[in-house]
Amino acid sequence: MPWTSTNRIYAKPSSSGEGTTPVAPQKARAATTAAADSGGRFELSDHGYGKSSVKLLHVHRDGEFHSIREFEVSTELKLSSESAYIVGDNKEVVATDSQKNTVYVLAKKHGIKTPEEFGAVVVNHFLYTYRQVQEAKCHIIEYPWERLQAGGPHNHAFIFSPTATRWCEVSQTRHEAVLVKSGLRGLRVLKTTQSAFVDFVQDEYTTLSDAAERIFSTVVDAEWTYDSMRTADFDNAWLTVKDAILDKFAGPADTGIYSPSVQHTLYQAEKTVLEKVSEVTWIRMTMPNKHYLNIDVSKFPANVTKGDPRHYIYQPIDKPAGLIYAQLRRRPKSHL
Ligand SMILES: O=c1[nH]c(=O)c2[nH]c(=O)[nH]c2[nH]1
Repeated sequence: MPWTSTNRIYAKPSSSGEGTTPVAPQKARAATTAAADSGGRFELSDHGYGKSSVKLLHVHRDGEFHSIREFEVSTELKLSSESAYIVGDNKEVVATDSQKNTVYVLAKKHGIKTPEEFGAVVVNHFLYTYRQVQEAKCHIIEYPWERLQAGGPHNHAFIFSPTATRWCEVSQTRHEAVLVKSGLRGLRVLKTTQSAFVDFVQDEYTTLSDAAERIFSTVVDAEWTYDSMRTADFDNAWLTVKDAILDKFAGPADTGIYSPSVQHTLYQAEKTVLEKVSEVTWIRMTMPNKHYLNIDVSKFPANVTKGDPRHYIYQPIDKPAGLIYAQLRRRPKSHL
């Protein structure tokens, strides 16, 4: 049966059935470890292995009308056995080459509706095909292709539009629900007015003046998780986050929206996401304050700089940048 988000993505696996045979008991693992390290001086405190950046293009041909999505998929497995590390026994190792093949095979078999749902297909496959897999993770980056507009939407041509990169990470531990985290990276924006920063601490360390008017530029990173008991419309959620960030940064086309600080603009965007997408449990955003400094032209002789008063010149500063972040979550419902 083909995978669909509605029938399986958040299905908590039952403790009986395919692939749920109990894993090697702790004692047996400890014995193997002890044999390889007779002094018992060390223990593996973490391990995992997988294939990184398996690139694939998914083309869906619906008659003349074709759709594409391009991805970079990374897989990671954590085995219940430590033998491959401790004693060099590969019996339980699902080769990273096989993990790569699995990504291609599952994409061919199920298609890719959204990266989040495909990630769930991948982690489910590893957990329920190999009983030695204790935990599976799948990280997916999507390349930002958009349908080309040629008077109207083109049937089969696309344009690379790197406004922001979409990614997700799907993970599942045996007998637990699928966890889905999604993200947006590198959304770079700038506005030339409607931004201020005033009334901050003034003391012997302060040289910055109040700015009632300044350039505001940032490169937004955001990540958020979904309530694991509910199925979300992942494409719609991602677009809603992107739109909320742009809306709270830019505001209406003619008047804009006032920003008293990066902090407040960031909070407004996060609040909008939690209001609009009920399946999102929390969202974390980072907004570096990419500084553009006023050039003090008063230092030059007036006759040198005199010209059209509509020209303003700023100095873009690469580093340092202010680093501003916040995570907003829903308060637990009160039982009163
Ligand atoms: O929006 C801002 N928040 C700050 O905390 C800060 N600090 C600073 O130097 N400039 C700014 N701008």
